[in-house]
Amino acid sequence: MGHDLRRLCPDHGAFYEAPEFRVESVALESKDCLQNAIDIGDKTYVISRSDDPKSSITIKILDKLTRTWVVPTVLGAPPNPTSSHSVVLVNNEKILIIEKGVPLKDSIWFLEVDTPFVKQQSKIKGTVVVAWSKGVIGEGQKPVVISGPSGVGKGTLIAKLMKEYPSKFGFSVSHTTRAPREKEIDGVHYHFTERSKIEEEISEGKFLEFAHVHGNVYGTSIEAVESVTDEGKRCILDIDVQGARSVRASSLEAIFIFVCPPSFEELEKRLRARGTETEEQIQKRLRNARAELDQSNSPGLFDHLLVNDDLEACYENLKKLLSLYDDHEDSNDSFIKDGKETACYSILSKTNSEILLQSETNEAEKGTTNLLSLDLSSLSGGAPGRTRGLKISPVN
Ligand SMILES: Nc1ncnc2c1ncn2[C@@H]1O[C@H](COP(=O)(O)OP(=O)(O)OP(=O)(O)O)[C@@H](O)[C@H]1O
Ligand SMILES: Nc1nc2c(ncn2[C@@H]2O[C@H](COP(=O)(O)O)[C@@H](O)[C@H]2O)c(=O)[nH]1
Repeated sequence: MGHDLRRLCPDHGAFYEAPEFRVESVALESKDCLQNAIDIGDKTYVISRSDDPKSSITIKILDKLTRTWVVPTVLGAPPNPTSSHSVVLVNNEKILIIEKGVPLKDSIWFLEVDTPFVKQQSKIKGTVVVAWSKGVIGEGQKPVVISGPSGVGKGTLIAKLMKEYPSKFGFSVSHTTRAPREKEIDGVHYHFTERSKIEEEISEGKFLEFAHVHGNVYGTSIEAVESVTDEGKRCILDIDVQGARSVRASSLEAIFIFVCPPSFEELEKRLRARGTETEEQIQKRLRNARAELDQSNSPGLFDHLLVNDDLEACYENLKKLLSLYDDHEDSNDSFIKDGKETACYSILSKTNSEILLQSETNEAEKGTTNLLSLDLSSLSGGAPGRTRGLKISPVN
């Protein structure tokens, strides 16, 4: 099939008519750019990269009915620049991209073009939206959301957990517009930021959730959660009830724990004894605490309630709860998970839920396999976070 690149690529000049694609993905190479075109209904998604190793992927959409090009709003972090990739359409709603020349575990990406998240974001923004999501082999461990009124002891419990299991748990460092307290370190306890900056980043889709809490904006960036998960640690989020609700409604599967005080009087005592807030701020936090305690029983919101009366007893209960959710690794995937060697696989064939990848290098020499099966039947999550549940296995 002959494709006139000048017709397709807006960078190459004028176009006269929409190209007709009869296959799902067409790779088009010119001297200075690699492009793939994927047809979905009336639209052709053109994924391009130049051969400058520092430049990243660009996306353009051709509306075949109106014969016009649309440059979409692209949400999420794209793959790091590489020289080439291989693409295929999955379920008419996302494009799978296999990056070449990076470790296999970092090579699997999805460009969501018609998922519920993308549709919702398009409505909010009033523009055409596409979104990147990195593919993750296996499920990873579910993040843990810890909520509860200010002063109940969430931070104290989390600090104990981090101290005892530094390589198992990682803290999601939130952004906040509130001023730092005396011993708080930027980037460790919070990312301290300006209201205009966080609002801009929220509108760019960089946040998993955000809320106005006690007169300030607080939010969890997607990066805050995913950087912990990428290190192979279980992510702990310390967020208010509004934030917990937003995460519940998102594509991130997590465990939700609400920490209660033994009494309201004890909560007030702890908040005052901490000595970090003015009287006015204490009053505001106590008012909000009543509302948060009321919501702790909202159906389907929290999986567990923990009472923090005696600190050591509560900490032991928290540890017991978390061990309930100790995930076991899928041994089938382990040969790939930790590999640092770069891989060069291209897409060989596709069925509804399985994709065959073929190595472009001689894997037999390295003692690995030339053919891999990528099983997409149990995908979970997706933009704005990672797409989990990929299974990968050698084909004998
Ligand atoms: N079980 C407990 N008994 C007595 N004091 C406690 C207990 N747990 C925590 N504290 C103390 O209560 C105060 C508030 O705890 P912490 O700062 O951990 O609360 P928090 O829930 O993280 O609050 P915020 O939401 O405002 O960040 C601290 O001074 C802490 O040492
Ligand atoms: N929705 C979110 N709430 C958050 C986040 N980070 C912290 N919090 C909650 O704010 C209050 C106050 O915290 P403080 O440090 O000022 O005492 C507390 O309930 C936290 O759980 C966030 O990213 N999102």
